[in-house]
Amino acid sequence: MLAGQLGNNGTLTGVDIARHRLAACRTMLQKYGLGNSCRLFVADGTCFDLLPITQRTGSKDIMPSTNETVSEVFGEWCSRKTRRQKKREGRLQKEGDKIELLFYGNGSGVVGLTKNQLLANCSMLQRNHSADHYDKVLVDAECTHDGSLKHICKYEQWGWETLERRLLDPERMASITKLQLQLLTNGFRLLKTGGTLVYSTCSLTYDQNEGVLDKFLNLHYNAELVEITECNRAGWPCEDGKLPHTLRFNPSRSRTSGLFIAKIHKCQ
Ligand SMILES: C[S@@+](CC[C@H](N)C(=O)[O-])C[C@H]1O[C@@H](n2cnc3c(N)ncnc32)[C@H](O)[C@@H]1O
Repeated sequence: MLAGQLGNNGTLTGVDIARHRLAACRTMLQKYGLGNSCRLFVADGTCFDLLPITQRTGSKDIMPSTNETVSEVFGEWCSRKTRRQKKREGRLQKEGDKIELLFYGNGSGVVGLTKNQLLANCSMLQRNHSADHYDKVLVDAECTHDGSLKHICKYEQWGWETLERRLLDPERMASITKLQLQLLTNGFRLLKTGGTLVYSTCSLTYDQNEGVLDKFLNLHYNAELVEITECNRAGWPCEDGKLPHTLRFNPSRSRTSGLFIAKIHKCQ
């Protein structure tokens, strides 16, 4: 599916704050031979601001910094690293850096750039050239996982009071919905005009889904919920959410892990 979406020229950028989650993702990309045009960053999705690398933001437009040397150019990524490579990567990844490049394929646009060149396109985001933003963004947000029966079963071992603390505590709920709104807002900022964003969670609570979207839509006049046409075409086993065009997968009726999805179009 990913390969089909990327076609010949597309690239994919993955972001997660947890290194181990991205490392698992890297393993999957490599297992299915999909890594060539992908790059993965350990970073905070609420403020991540690297644009995709395109012809326009490639090495022609980004000036190398004068104190960078040829040895600081990203070479071909490989899992087994020599001591020299590790040392070089240590130099590239300085203490306190907020963004760590965990993986990049040969066709991801990273090879041949220096780190400064790679990071330079953040400033372009500020200048708001919408055409250079992402065509599609998926915000698969952190949530309480209450729709996932497999996850709920883990509380047999963890203790049901842990479920109460994690799921029913108002402070925890407020902080998670705040995080979801921030992830959604930043994902939308990175999206080009005319592009689409999918917001999903594996929670079935109103607050983490329609509640977050409601707040988001009130703040973004240029965001519009749109129909997920694949649903009718493929006969997905889901039900309507409480906002137009949103979908809910009830675990018992759909025989899937519980899921909420919404598709948002970025208008002019
Ligand atoms: C539902 S999971 C996404 C799973 C992912 N789509 C996958 O298939 O592996 C939510 C993810 O959000 C990540 N996360 C939590 N807070 C974050 C933040 N501030 N920035 C980026 N990622 C964050 C968590 O580490 C977790 O992996």
